[in-house]
Amino acid sequence: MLDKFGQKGLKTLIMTYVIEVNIMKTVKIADGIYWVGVKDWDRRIFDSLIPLPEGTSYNAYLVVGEEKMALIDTVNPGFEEEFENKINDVKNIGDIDYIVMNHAEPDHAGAIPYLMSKNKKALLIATQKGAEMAKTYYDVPDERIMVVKDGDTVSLGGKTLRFIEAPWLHWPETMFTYLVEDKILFPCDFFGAHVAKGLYDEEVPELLEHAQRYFGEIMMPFAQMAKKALQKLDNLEIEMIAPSHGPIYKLPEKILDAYRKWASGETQEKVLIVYVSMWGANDAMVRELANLLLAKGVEVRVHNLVGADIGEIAKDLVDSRAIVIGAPTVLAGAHPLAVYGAYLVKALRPPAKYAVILGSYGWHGRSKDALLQMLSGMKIELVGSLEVRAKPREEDYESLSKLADMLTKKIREE
Ligand SMILES: Cc1cc2nc3c(=O)[nH]c(=O)nc-3n(C[C@H](O)[C@H](O)[C@H](O)COP(=O)(O)O)c2cc1C
Repeated sequence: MLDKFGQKGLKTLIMTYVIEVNIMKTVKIADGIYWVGVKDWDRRIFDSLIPLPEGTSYNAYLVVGEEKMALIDTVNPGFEEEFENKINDVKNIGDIDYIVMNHAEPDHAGAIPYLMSKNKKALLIATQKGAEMAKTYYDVPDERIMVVKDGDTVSLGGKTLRFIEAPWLHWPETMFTYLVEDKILFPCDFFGAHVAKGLYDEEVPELLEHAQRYFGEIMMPFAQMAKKALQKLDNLEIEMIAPSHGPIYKLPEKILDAYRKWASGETQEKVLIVYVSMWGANDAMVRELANLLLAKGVEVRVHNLVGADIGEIAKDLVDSRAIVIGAPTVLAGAHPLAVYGAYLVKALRPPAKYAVILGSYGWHGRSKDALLQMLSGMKIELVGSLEVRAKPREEDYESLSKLADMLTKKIREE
């Protein structure tokens, strides 16, 4: 038996070991190019909204030229010292000449004030809009900002940074940085994935699933801008994609192909069902409809909004051709969780073409109309709806069967 002191000692030993294995060291990803990012293994929520079941990483890269040195992006606040140590492992933080801010969101730019307090000479490189944001978010003075436009280059000596404006991915100021000689693209959030493990794509076999989830959460509302950015990339030779979240792609074609598909709104014969039920009516309807669709060979995903992972909903929205929303009437409107779900579905601007609304009520049906109103303005065809009192009856099951037929026909007409 361990005494009190012994237990404490053992705990400290284990903690030290866990901390040590969790802190990944600086990694050289190509000649003169270093990953100096950090892993946030424990983060479980992003933007106070998006669950992160597998944590995330904030990737930053140090590019050392023959004459100058640039840092591409920084890290989330709270990791400044680890970040500084990583940079200092390669070169002195005070010797950095440029800090490239591809995106102003604090998970990539939040360490800028710290960096600039430790380094008195580096210029911050950003787009015009990025410069405004650097001033408002991080109080960066004008004289330390260098504004770049699409196609501008900065030579570090044997290494040339080329800037590619890629606005609205997913903020107005976003841009990509391309390292000409090494053919490496640093696109910040674009092509990102919230997953802490792995430095390279080959280490995370299910990486495209994380990437699809990330696309759904962050990029899908800006699919048109994503398409434009992808067109710009068509003219580039890319040997490696080094995003700001998740592993680096040594095989960029995989993620480029996936993004081309997702950004163009290519969908599958797939139905996403999101619903909530208090006393089983919607639950019964959803089960019936899901079984009917499955029996017809349609891919179905069901998410009960009680405890649903909205990241998974976002992921399924990326390639579902139809959406079904089901909710009971509560206090003369749709159940609040369905209001939340419908709001998210609309805000994420999925490419789905068809919708079905299911609802229930005790004395005066309102959920169906409330949901219809919420989804108005979406480019989506309502294939049908069904609202039942208290519970579905025989005729309602017949209606569900017809709805399943109609929905299947529609999604197969494509
Ligand atoms: C808290 C609460 C509020 C409700 N408010 C309404 C209402 O405003 N109007 C109505 O017609 N039914 C109302 N109902 C009844 C439900 O809509 C009805 O029982 C419905 O069949 C439940 O569907 P479910 O089994 O899928 O939960 C309410 C039920 C609860 C529990």
